[in-house]
Amino acid sequence: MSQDPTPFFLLSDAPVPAALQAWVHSRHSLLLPPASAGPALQEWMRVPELGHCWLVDGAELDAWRACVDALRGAGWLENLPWALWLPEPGMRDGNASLAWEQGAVEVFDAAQGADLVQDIQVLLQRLRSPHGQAAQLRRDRAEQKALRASLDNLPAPIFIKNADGVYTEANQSFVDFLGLSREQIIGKTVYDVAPPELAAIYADADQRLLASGTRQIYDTQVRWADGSLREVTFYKAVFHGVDGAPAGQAGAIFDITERKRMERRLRTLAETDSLTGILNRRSFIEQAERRMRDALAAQEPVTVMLFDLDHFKQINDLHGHAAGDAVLCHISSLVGHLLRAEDMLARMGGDEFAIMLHGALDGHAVAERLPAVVAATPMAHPPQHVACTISLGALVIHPGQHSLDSLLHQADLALYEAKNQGRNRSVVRDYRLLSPV
Ligand SMILES: Nc1nc2c(ncn2[C@@H]2O[C@H](COP(=O)(O)OP(=O)(O)OP(=O)(O)O)[C@@H](O)[C@H]2O)c(=O)[nH]1
Repeated sequence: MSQDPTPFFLLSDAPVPAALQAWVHSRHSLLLPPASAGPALQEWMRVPELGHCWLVDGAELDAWRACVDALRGAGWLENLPWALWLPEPGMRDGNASLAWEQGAVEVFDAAQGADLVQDIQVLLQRLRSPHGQAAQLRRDRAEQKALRASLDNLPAPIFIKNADGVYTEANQSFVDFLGLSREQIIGKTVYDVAPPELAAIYADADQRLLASGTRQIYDTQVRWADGSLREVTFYKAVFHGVDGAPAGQAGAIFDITERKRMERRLRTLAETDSLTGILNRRSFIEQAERRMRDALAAQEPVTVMLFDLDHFKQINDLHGHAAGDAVLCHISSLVGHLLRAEDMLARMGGDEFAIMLHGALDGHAVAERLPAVVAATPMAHPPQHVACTISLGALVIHPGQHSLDSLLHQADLALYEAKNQGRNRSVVRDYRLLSPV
């Protein structure tokens, strides 16, 4: 066996250019058909001077993967810069990206023809240079490995795509997110990893991002490979090549499902009366202001009502505070069922409730009806029933400039008039009559 400092071996059963064959032999290196790769490789691995360049046939992916595994198993890959020769044009991109991923020093293209021999010689010289480019390459590779390990430890899916939208990097979380292997992602585009209709949207967004040369941050929903639908924030940023042109984009996906759930829960808690589950005073005021503005801008009247239980204190005193609570729930549920989904019902505090609904006629009808329905529907409280009545003040508001505050005040006055008139009744006022604008 030769002691040439730079032997290498070439795996190929594709046609090898005659010039390359001659050159391989002149370097006392081997030409190995993939079928014999296993034993031949073992033979070669006994040669301590096995050099700097390893060439394989891109068409024989499985064979060279087996070789890579064997070299890695023997601890050789760490110290052995190697190269990939790609004689199959159709396989070039996929194999090249795999070769780079495995740490290839160079990827040659058979289409280079006669120049190939020269290119390989240049590579071998470079690797043998006194400045130890091979050592530098090893350091670079170690850094790459550390970077990959760090990325893989991050819980957020992270990816890098080149300017053509081809994935060049994907951490473990991104692999898990898509439910594909890294080989099924690297070297592929979004059309290979997402359903066609979504892929087109993503590709379009990528193009716009690249054209803008900036960054995008947006919230959306995505389905994880495990089937769960998650709310996420996408962070994508364009990076530029040495020529200053956009060279690709790096992206990270942050799962914000839990935060959104907490936000919704807090919002519900902040907007809801904890006893009855209906709107509380604060959210009634907020939403009613908005609804009133919209209705009046559309030249539609709205009706605001305030009602409160008659002699509620006696119910508490007679049946206990818990029964009083149950009565408040009973009333809110009873009244809620009499209203339409778009009407608003709120507990303003204590035993006082508010309603807002669109229209004057509906408002009159509901206001007239509520006291009778409540009086006729006592709450079951075994072994007896607890009856109660309400007094209600209602105000029909016509288009004009009114503040909700002053309207609630007017409704309050109407409510107290209902109490003064003997309770269990409604007093309905037409605000236009009270205060023309
Ligand atoms: N059970 C229960 N009682 C409450 C709650 N909030 C307020 N109350 C009671 O509701 C009663 C309200 O009484 P008032 O509105 O002053 O008077 P009323 O007895 O209803 O008499 P009128 O309104 O004049 O008909 C008070 O006794 C409060 O203690 C609550 O959350 N649960």
